[in-house]
Amino acid sequence: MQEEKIILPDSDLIYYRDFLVEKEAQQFLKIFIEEFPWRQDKIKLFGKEHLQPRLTALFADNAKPYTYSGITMQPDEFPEPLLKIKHRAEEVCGTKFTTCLANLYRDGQDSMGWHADDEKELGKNPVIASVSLGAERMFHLKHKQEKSLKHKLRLENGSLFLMQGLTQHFWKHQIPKTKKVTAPRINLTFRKIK
Ligand SMILES: O=C(O)CCC(=O)C(=O)O
Ligand SMILES: [Fe+2]
Repeated sequence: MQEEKIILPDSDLIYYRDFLVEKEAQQFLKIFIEEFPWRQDKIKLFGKEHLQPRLTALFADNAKPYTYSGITMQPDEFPEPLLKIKHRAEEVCGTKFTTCLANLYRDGQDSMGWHADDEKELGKNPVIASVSLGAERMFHLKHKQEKSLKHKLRLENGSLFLMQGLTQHFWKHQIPKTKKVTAPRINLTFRKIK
């Protein structure tokens, strides 16, 4: 598979454009939109409660709860089609994953704010494999200390974006809102929870 290294300081990033065949990725999108147990959690921002601007679902091969942004989620078992993608991601990344956090961006008004995936449960240098299905969205990166360091990339249908090494220590990422996108996107982030 063709791999494209993204060269930024204090990071280890690889983009695999053709991780899934486009048509297959669209089929997975349709199945997952219909069949995943989607939920919309509340988050507290500056003391005020809001609904998260996206839907989420959590899957794991164990029953350990996962807490991120102050939300604790109890995982479901991996459904068969998701296991297929997990195994393929494990082959490409050369590591095993325990957990998949799925995000459904219903359209361009759904988003994810600036954060790093640096929860303790993920271990020191987490390997995060992020598979994109459906509408193409922009992914922004910014360095935590060096404010002039920024990067943007397009996450295409069927792609896998791998973040590992020091990346989560030094960089934050976000999926911004956009008026241009009216179609849904699912992002599958495979993680290893210790
Ligand atoms: O939707 C994406 O590509 C990013 C998702 C993400 O950053 C996360 O789940 O932590
Ligand atoms: Fe993230």
